[in-house]
Amino acid sequence: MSAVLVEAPVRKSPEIAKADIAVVLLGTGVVGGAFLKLLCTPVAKRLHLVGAANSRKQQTDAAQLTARDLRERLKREGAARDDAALLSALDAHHAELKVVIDATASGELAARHAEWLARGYHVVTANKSLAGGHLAGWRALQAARAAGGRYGDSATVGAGLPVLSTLRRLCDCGDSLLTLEGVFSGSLSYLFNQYDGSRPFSALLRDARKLGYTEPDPRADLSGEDVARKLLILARNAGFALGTDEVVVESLVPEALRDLSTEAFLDRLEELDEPLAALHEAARARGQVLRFLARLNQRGRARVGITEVPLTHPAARLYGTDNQFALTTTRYHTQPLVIQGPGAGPEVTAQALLGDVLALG
Ligand SMILES: NC(=O)C1=CN([C@@H]2O[C@H](COP(=O)(O)OP(=O)(O)OC[C@H]3O[C@@H](n4cnc5c(N)ncnc54)[C@H](OP(=O)(O)O)[C@@H]3O)[C@@H](O)[C@H]2O)C=CC1
Ligand SMILES: N[C@@H](CC=O)C(=O)O
Repeated sequence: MSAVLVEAPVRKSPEIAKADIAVVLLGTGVVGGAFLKLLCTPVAKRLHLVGAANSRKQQTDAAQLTARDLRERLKREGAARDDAALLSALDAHHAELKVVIDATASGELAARHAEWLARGYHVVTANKSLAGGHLAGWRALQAARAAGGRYGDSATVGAGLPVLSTLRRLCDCGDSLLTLEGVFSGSLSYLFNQYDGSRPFSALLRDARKLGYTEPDPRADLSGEDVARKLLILARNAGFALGTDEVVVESLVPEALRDLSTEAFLDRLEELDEPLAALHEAARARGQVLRFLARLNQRGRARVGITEVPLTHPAARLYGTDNQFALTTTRYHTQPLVIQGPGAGPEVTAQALLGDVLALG
């Protein structure tokens, strides 16, 4: 029997017209760039881009904002960075919902999320620095949310895999997280799923960077910092008030490469090769493979780092950028609830941002 192609079911729009949404986009890199592409698709027709910025320039001119080469233009023209002017552009728009989208890795911008929420803007973010940073920032964020601010954070864990939404739903039903374990980094998953010693680790890292999987500075991935942030976001959402100093983090970045500029670090990636080859060889000799795992135990002890696992371990059977989140809860206690799938990349992450924006109303 031959396969029959069917058309996607037509979703009936509800009677009530959905609200227009005015949007400011901070960050036009890998994720921000993919989001700009999604803005041109029919599902985004009620979104109105009123401002966009990179680290140095910004644009609020309507004609410029619709230019296909907006990202390139922003690199050479536009006004100097000024958050106040971007917020004014949101204020001036007729849309009922006004959203700041943070597609940067800037700690400085993340530190403003709670203030923006308190001022009545919604925030949708791929930036994990606030929710996964210092506990004081997390608490300020919870206070702003409790006061009515809506915070779209799906992209911060698993690049939009339904992890945070699932965890919150379980908790809303009175379930409690007991333990959490898995592979929370798309780039480290990509690296260790492929690394068999035949190509230098540094070459694979260069590939991961080109594909848009790594953080702007890949040391944020290799140091375990990005994984620790995701672990903190999940743990805090489940009620564990963990501080950043309560996660044991095992870094893969040698001492000599820790204090360099990003550019200087990228020039010296080959220095990662020898230590990683030695770890790989030692694991191989024991019939094991390397995986960068995150773990939270029942007593709230958290650790992220490189671990040797047997070939039968669930984390040994991942592909590409797969993330894996195994949640043991009061009700999922015999077998964990496992969420798995691609955990990095421009399209999936931008889609997570779009989904959070559309969910605002
Ligand atoms: N890549 C991925 O797969 C995923 C990424 N994320 C998160 O998304 C965020 C962005 O990642 P990615 O797109 O890969 O990174 P990129 O380095 O590609 O892009 C970062 C962008 O942020 C801009 N930027 C930095 N500081 C500021 C600032 N103060 N104001 C405005 N813009 C600023 C940069 O400007 P300039 O161009 O001038 O440097 C650049 O355009 C990170 O927080 C990351 O953790 C989350 C899930 C998955
Ligand atoms: N650099 C991150 C991107 C998503 O958060 C990762 O590798 O997982």
